[in-house]
Amino acid sequence: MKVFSKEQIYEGDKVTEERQKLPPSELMERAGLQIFNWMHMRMQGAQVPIHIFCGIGNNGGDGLVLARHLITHGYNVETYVVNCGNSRSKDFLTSYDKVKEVTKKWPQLLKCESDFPEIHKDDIIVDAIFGIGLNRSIEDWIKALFHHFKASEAFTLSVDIPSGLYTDKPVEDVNGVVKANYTLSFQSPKLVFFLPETADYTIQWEVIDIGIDREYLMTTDTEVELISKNEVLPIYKPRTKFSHKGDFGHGLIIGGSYGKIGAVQLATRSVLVSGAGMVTAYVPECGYLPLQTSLPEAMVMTDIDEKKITDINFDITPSAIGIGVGIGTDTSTIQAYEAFLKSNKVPLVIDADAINMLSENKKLLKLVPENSILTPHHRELERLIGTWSSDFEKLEKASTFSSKHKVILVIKGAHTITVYGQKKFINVTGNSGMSTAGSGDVLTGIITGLLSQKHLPIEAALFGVYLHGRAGDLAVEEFGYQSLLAGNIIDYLGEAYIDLFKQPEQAQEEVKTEDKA
Ligand SMILES: NC(=O)C1=CN([C@@H]2O[C@H](COP(=O)(O)OP(=O)(O)OC[C@H]3O[C@@H](n4cnc5c(N)ncnc54)[C@H](O)[C@@H]3O)[C@@H](O)[C@H]2O)[C@@H](O)CC1
Ligand SMILES: Nc1ncnc2c1ncn2[C@@H]1O[C@H](COP(=O)(O)OP(=O)(O)O)[C@@H](O)[C@H]1O
Ligand SMILES: [K+]
Repeated sequence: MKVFSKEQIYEGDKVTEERQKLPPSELMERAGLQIFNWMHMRMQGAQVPIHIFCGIGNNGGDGLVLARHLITHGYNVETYVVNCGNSRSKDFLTSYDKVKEVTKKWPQLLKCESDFPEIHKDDIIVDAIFGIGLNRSIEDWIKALFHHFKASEAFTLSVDIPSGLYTDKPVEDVNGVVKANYTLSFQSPKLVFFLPETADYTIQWEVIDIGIDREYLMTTDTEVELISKNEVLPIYKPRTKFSHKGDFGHGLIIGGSYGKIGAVQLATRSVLVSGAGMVTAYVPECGYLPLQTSLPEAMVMTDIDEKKITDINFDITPSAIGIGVGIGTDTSTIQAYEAFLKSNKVPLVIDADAINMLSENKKLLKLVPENSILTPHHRELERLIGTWSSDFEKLEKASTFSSKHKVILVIKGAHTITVYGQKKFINVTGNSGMSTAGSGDVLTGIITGLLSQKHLPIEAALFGVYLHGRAGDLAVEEFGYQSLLAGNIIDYLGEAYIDLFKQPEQAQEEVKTEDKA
């Protein structure tokens, strides 16, 4: 699913109004009506007090349309206009006049703290104060209003975006943003729903279709995309009856050091389970026995050194290589890595200390083959691209790095973001049960396995991240958040593949509530 920028959303409105020859404020009417339908379906006329707080722009206008429908359907509604400025938008004023047609109870004007209404815990708050048009800092009395919402503990439904969030800049003051239980977002989820610093401002979100011009939506390219089942299905390669293991490539995992052979076991097993025809693990001598014993399907080659990688020298022709899990940063390992990079031509998946070695020896970056996939977690990324002051700066720096070095960056996290030049792909699968030792090694193995099956590098990265998270989601149902082990993700990889064809995707909705176990 595309994630449109603020500018693209405004453009989409304009194009839609022109092409569909819409009367003024028709889109606002659709937006307000859709929110009404959403609430009406759930509330079925229940007389819970609903407090609708409207700003003075189009977000506020949406709130007023909603108020009108709720009032005409006999709901218990109080409407407020948060007087945050003088320039009311044209459509806001139209909606305002229409409210007056259906009730004598005009919206109350709020100008300062003493105007705030009492809100009971069991009431409902609708936040239609600021939408994507937020363009300056929020005044203190409005922050106090947001605090008043929070203190009430009432269910808070945000219209389009929690008020106070910018679509393209970091939050200025954490007290200046509404904490929503649910956000109904028009046409496209907003990037901020997925970034670590801002995702928490809404517990759940859902996209509402307001009939923006289809052609515009289809043909407009976005920098950001959500990757869910619909997006990865076309990447799946069915097998033919007469296929043989040679068709699915030979993956090679290079890594391990004394005490960290398990990382190689996890990655190597994942290569096979993701579908590669063959796999070899290249490990220090001490890894030979454990690997041969625990993973009979794998072949094993060893370094001359007992405890670490000192010379990467193999006589096979792998179709893809994953390097770095458990490898360490010993001087002799760095030398071996450099020599390997100088001779290697095969696409790489680079993880863990193989990323750290690049960060510490930037000249090695020139030796990394084009379109290699680097899979850093937060700390590894920081060492690689430097620190950042916000999630937006992080993404910008990652894009610059990806373009400059022609590599794919898989930034791991709750929402893993794959950065490929200016493009950013946000993964929607995965859960906090996966915050456990070795789950990154599994990802490295899966992506290496997909690469060896001749997927394009960007496809291998996106599909691998999706499958890894989906396998984690299926595994957590059996093991629970606390007890899930990285190995369980591998065990559920087959289910994740089968699940691709099992059920239709949950309708553009995300449940972020963790710890349901
Ligand atoms: N395609 C869509 O997504 C549609 C979106 N609509 C709504 O329109 C909204 C955008 O409307 P607008 O562009 O009018 O913007 P907003 O309604 O988000 O707010 C902008 C208004 O608030 C003022 N303002 C901004 N920051 C402020 C601050 N810190 N303190 C005080 N005042 C501030 C602005 O000067 C302007 O008057 C969307 O978020 C959505 O709710 C719908 O009405 C129609 C279709
Ligand atoms: N809260 C979470 N939600 C979703 N996925 C997560 C979460 N925590 C971790 N993961 C995933 O688990 C993996 C952890 O990788 P990493 O930090 O490298 O672990 P390790 O080094 O132990 O193997 C990543 O793919 C990450 O996206
Ligand atoms: K809002």
